[in-house]
Amino acid sequence: MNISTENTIAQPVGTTLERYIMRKQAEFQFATGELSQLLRDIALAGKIVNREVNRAGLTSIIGAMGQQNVQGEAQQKLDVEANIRFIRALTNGGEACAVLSEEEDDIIHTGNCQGKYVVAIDPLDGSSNIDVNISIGTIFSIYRRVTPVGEPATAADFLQGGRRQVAAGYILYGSSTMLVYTTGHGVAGFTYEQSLGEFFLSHPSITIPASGTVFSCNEGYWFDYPEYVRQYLTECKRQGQSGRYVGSLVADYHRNLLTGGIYLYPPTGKNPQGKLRVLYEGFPLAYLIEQAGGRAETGTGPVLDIEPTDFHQRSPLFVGSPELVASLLAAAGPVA
Ligand SMILES: O=P(O)(O)OC[C@H]1O[C@](O)(COP(=O)(O)O)[C@@H](O)[C@@H]1O
Ligand SMILES: [Mg+2]
Ligand SMILES: [Mg+2]
Repeated sequence: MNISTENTIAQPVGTTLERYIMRKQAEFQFATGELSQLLRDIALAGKIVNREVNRAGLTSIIGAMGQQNVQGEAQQKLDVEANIRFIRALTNGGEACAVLSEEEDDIIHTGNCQGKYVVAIDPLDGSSNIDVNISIGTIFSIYRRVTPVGEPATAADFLQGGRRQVAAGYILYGSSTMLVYTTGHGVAGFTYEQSLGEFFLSHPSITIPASGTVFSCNEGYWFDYPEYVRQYLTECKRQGQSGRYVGSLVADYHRNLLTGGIYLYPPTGKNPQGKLRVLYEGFPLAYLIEQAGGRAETGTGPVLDIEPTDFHQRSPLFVGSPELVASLLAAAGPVA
């Protein structure tokens, strides 16, 4: 995978997402437009979910479904709604032959067997914050399929490994709604203008500050954390750094991407492998942070070097400014 943080051709703030995608596609002579269309489909679903998020309180799409997902977690109505919307948009768009969702046990075959791409997705990240009006998000990861076009996708298409992603990003439904993604040539951010129903380029080339003064983790698990994590956090506090933890990975990640900082989800007693899922949280956010000049580690190696074997496998995640992640790893000592 071509990991380069320089943008190809800079585009002006205010460019529409559509114009940006078309110009980017034009830079690659062999591009045939399918990935461009796939990105449009994701943006469309993001607009629809944004509408549902903004009116959830009025349309009773809040609260729990009274059922669990494959993770054994209580599904929120908006989890299910977002899942339906993204799968529908990817099915109707025609470019994705299959989808792997946090909310589904197995691969969802879209019927687009001619589609060259597969998409792994966390339709609604930050589920515990849905009903209390705190920022939530969507995370996506795109691979070019390795199985023959015309045949159904298989697990192999999704278990290629993080460095085989061709695009990844997230949508943050916050004080403003943003789409942030990479296709391997830097990171761009788009802000949604509700009244026009359009994403506009607001952050042409995002790079994370090398260091920062923010750490994001759930200190409720303090006594579960490995000793090196406690040592690192104690030093952060000794330096007077700020603890900022929203409880929505996308929100904490996005703030740290712009201001500098580190997000930590270490192993805990409840989740000895960490809570976050590799295929639709760790890999896409690791790919994007490396494109922005940052680092994403598990504590025993780069997240992107994980060799996935299961759709919903989990791993610890330490992601953010490279100097902060390096300091954490120094506390960890030689790779276990
Ligand atoms: O409540 P905890 O254990 O601190 O976990 C919070 C983390 O879990 C998550 O909600 C997991 O994502 P989902 O909401 O998609 O399951 C992250 O967004 C968040 O950072
Ligand atoms: Mg999530
Ligand atoms: Mg989720």
